[in-house]
Amino acid sequence: MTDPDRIWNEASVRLRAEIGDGPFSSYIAPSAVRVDSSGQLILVTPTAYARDWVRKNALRRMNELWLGLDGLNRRLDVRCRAEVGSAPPASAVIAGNVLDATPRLAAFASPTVPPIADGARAVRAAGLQDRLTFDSFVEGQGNAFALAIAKQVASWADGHFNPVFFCGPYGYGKTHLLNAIAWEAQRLRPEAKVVYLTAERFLSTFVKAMQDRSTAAFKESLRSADMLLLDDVQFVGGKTSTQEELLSTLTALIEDGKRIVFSADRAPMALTEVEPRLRSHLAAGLTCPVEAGDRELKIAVAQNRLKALSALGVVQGEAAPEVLAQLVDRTPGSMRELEGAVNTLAAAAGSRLATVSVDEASILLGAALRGGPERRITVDEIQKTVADHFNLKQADLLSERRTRSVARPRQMAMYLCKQHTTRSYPDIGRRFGGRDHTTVLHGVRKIEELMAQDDQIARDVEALTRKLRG
Ligand SMILES: Nc1ncnc2c1ncn2[C@@H]1O[C@H](COP(=O)(O)OP(=O)(O)OP(=O)(O)O)[C@@H](O)[C@H]1O
Repeated sequence: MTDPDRIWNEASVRLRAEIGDGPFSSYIAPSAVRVDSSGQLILVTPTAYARDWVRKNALRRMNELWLGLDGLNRRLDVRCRAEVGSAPPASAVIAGNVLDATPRLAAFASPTVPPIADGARAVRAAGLQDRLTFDSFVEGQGNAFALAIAKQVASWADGHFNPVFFCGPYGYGKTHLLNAIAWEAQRLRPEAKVVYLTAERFLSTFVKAMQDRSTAAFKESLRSADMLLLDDVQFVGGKTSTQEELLSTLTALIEDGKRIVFSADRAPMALTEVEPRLRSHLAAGLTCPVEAGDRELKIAVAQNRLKALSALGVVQGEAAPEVLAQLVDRTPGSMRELEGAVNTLAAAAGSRLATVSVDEASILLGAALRGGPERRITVDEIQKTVADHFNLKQADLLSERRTRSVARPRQMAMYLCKQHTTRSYPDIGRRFGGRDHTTVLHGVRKIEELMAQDDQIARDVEALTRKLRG
């Protein structure tokens, strides 16, 4: 595929599923892709703030998606409208919001999910990623058991545990396994209704269904599933009504002999914000750990990714073993970070991959290999910095006060916690006077939305970020 229009459509659909509707509609939908006179692809954002947001939060992933779809090894850069002059010519522009013309791809954005006759499309509709299959999953120490169980679940084999619960640290393949199960299960039984969704989407769709008084349709759309896969279930913690809904869905599906698969960052019994009754249901089947990969597995994953990019024509040849080893040793973090570094190397080396030396790889990878974790920022530090910035007391941020002068800084502090710490929404809620995680989710989305529209908010967040980074 080389047509930027089609690539952008495809990449944006996936990006929307990954980053969520809020950030997507604030930053990506109002932007447009343009090809400049030298053939460079540029995403043009409406404001400088949106440009910085995209650069920090989405550009790398957009380039990964683009690389996977484009046969021409092109990279996407991002500029704001003021930098590129007036609106780009229509013929060269692919508007981000053309996506609105493809609502079927956002099945769970609507509480009244229509029954989808075509099974394969039903899976696709729920935001699965094409490349996350069993074929692209590398087996190694730490994930072999999980992989074997995942394959059993996907085969619809009788007599197995239900639900199956995959747990483990962030970025080591839980979502990959759930996607792979969904694809394989659907391939084996095209007529079955396989439903995959993230718990965050479950939650937001359910809340919207309650507001629209359309919970019956929502329930029906879930209860008619033959297999339900719910990713990142830790996010349902906190909200009682959502947990009750999940519990009754779970019970109904199990009673009907339907398959259920969950993933979370912890084992079910460690999900302390989940109500005990739901927790024990989650733990009633099989809990299956997906552990952090060792060096050998990481090297194999990097190799595998380069092979996939080679099949797409993005690179030619194989990287030298010492280049791969250096890439793995100097990329801190999970497989996710590793994949980012591999993509950067692939994009920079292209057809010269086989001849790249260790020194050259270091230069090509630049910032990606600079390594070393950033200074850790704590929730407490964020609360103190934000309170200080707005002449408030830290206790005000934790209090029940709802006046705008306190509520907005509180939301900003929550947003900064999500950006700069690895804490989950329920965790952040607890640190803000025991608030529910949906309040945190709402606060974070509100700030994201406001930053794209209100320069003062954007400047405050920027100033606070600078202070926190020191
Ligand atoms: N064993 C593996 N083989 C191939 N790719 C892998 C493997 N483990 C992880 N990856 C890749 O690493 C990236 C992160 O994995 P994934 O999104 O599945 O992590 P996760 O455990 O679900 O993280 P989170 O808890 O944040 O949702 C994905 O692109 C995935 O394809």
